[in-house]
Amino acid sequence: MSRVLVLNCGSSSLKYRLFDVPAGHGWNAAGGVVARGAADSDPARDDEAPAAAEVEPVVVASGVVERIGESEPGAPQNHAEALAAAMAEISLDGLTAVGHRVVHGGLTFTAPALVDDAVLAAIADLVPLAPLHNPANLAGIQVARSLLPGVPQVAVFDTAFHRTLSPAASTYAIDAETAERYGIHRYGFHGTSHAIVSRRTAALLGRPVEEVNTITLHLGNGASACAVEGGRSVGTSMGLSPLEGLVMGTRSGDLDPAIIFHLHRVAGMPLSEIDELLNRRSGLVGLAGVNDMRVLLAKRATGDRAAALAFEVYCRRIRSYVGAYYADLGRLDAITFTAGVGENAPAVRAAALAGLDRLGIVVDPARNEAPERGARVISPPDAPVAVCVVPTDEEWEIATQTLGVVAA
Ligand SMILES: Nc1ncnc2c1ncn2[C@@H]1O[C@H](COP(=O)(O)OP(=O)(O)O)[C@@H](O)[C@H]1O
Ligand SMILES: CC(=O)OP(=O)(O)O
Ligand SMILES: [Mg+2]
Repeated sequence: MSRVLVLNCGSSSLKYRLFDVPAGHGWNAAGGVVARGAADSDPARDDEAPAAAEVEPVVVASGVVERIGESEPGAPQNHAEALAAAMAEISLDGLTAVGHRVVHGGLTFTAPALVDDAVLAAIADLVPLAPLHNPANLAGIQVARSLLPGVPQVAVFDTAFHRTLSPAASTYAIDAETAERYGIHRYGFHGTSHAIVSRRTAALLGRPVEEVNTITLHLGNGASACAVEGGRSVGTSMGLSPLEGLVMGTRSGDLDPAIIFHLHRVAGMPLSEIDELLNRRSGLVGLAGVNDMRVLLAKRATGDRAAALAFEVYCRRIRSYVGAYYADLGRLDAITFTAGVGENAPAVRAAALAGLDRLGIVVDPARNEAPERGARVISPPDAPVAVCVVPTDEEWEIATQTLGVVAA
């Protein structure tokens, strides 16, 4: 039995999970969650609340705390405090390792890495490529290192799964020398999620992952699509940074780069403001004033036109990527929805794939709307493409990858 603490430090949240992993575990095994908790920016969310049967025994679930830095007196003000509070609550006896989600691994990291000073420096070097994410990830590693001296720390990168992209898929069509000098490249993100979800999709269909072509749609606060050919990422919608691709809670996703020049020249916006606009005030929040899909759907149901348009833009973007990746893959076996929106919003799943029946892509309304939670198929039994919902488990994937490094 190994005990692994997994930390996912986001820009405004800290999530942790403690797993007991039996010897000889397989990636498809359910994680033995001993404890979990979150400090998050959104007090309304409850999707991290453990299902009672899943958590055995519950040592602690510290629950949801309001925004780090804006919370009630006594609540954690930063990652160091949040982590110290979490660690004070849980039993870390016999801890084998700590696994950290690190969003940007650049081209440096093609696999998870045992943290040492050189790895920390390399992660810090990548901050300019992921200014929203890597600083928080780094803070988490530094705090865990100082609180748990002697316990191996492993960095697991969102980008690593996408290092199988071909040059044609990862190259931006700009001046080659400039791109080379400044690391302009499609790195891709959410790799641990696309990896575990594509494998679990193959398992759900009862087929070896090597034989299955899947489009995985990770729709959370951040959102990305991935074309997975036989278990390998061959295309993904996020690029140099997690800003490209699908419409997200607060990020624009794809846009004409000339919009940036236009805002700078004509509106006189400094680049820092455009950066903030596209990363934090765009996407659903920019179009309809809310970043939470639950709230957006509720507003849309009351006839709110901005919410209706935001929903259409969001779903249309997904459909366009499905079409593009279907063309890239040539043969498509499955489309899988995952993460907060993908797992819980049947309206999004139905609208995103509407009108694709000529491509063999059909969502069965009753299956789609059934209040199930586990991995499931929501297309009709005889459909050429299996449309699936598969809960993601980035933390479990990080735990197993972490053990892989420590055991090696
Ligand atoms: N029942 C639900 N219906 C629609 N959307 C939901 C539901 N539950 C969660 N969500 C959406 O999922 C989003 C968070 O997804 P999640 O994968 O947990 O995000 P993160 O990227 O922070 O890990 C929330 O912003 C919310 O919009
Ligand atoms: C990379 C990324 O977008 O991560 P998140 O979905 O956690 O914001
Ligand atoms: Mg996420």
